[in-house]
Amino acid sequence: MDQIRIATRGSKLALWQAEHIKGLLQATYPDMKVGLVIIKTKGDKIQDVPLAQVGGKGLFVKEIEEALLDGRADIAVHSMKDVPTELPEELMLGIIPQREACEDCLVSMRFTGLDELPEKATVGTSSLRRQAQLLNMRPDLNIVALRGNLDTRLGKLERGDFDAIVVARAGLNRLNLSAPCMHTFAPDRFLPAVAQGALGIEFRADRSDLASVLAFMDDHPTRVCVLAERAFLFRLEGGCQVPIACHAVMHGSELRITGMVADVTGRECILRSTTGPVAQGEQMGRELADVILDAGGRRILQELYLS
Ligand SMILES: NCc1[nH]cc(CCC(=O)O)c1CC(=O)O
Repeated sequence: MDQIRIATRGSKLALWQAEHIKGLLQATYPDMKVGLVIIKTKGDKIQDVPLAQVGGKGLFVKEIEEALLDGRADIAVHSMKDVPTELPEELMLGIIPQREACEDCLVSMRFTGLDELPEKATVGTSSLRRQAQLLNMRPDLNIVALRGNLDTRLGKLERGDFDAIVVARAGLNRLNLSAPCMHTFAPDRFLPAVAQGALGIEFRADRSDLASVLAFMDDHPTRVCVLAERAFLFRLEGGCQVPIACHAVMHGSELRITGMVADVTGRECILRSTTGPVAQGEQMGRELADVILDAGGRRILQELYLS
């Protein structure tokens, strides 16, 4: 193989991620030509409408996948968090590189943590998962919608629209963004989204040539954790607009998975954990989802889908 075309969105974060993979490829195969194919998705064009109204699940991914299916590109680099649990049959997430930072981060111009925020402080996030966990710990907070790219969100914080915002630590790290106060939540105190901080490389299932060329980038522990988290989400049929969280950690031959379903007010957060052998990760993810459904998660999700 002498060239690889990488399909990516045009946002700074997406471009960083695609360039990162391009760099890894070129370091390993100095003679290979690696190019980026930038796709402008509907989700990038519509920034001010709630995601659920413009098509919700997989909004950023579908148009990238079309470029793989019609041969405009060979591989796509995604934030795994944004990739729906069901893929088109012809495609696969063939490579999952090492996850860097999975955590969420409270970012503020003045306040160093959640406990330091004043009564009724305004916190920006459009994630129902973040909203539920924030309100669970601090029911007084005023949660305000905040969409857009990471630098746009930080710009609004700097402008004084919010006392704090919550964003993914991985995004801040990748774009080298910072603010005066940044508190990174421990994942067991503030549960990340499924696959947060992980990248996924998608390509056509019939491209075994790509699978072997890219194999050096695959990270087994990350793959185990991300697949278990996605199995949890799949069982809950969760889109990106549902307060669902899951985080898995591998310790030797053991996997520990923690999952959560919450209501949007944060009054009810149903949190459960399980531990078992690495080889059963996906089954454990599904079973953990069932435990949470039976413990009240089913009722919460039904109420949410009806509203
Ligand atoms: N929802 C958008 C999105 N998709 C991936 C990341 C961050 C990087 C990652 O989690 O891999 C973000 C930003 C955020 O959640 O603050």
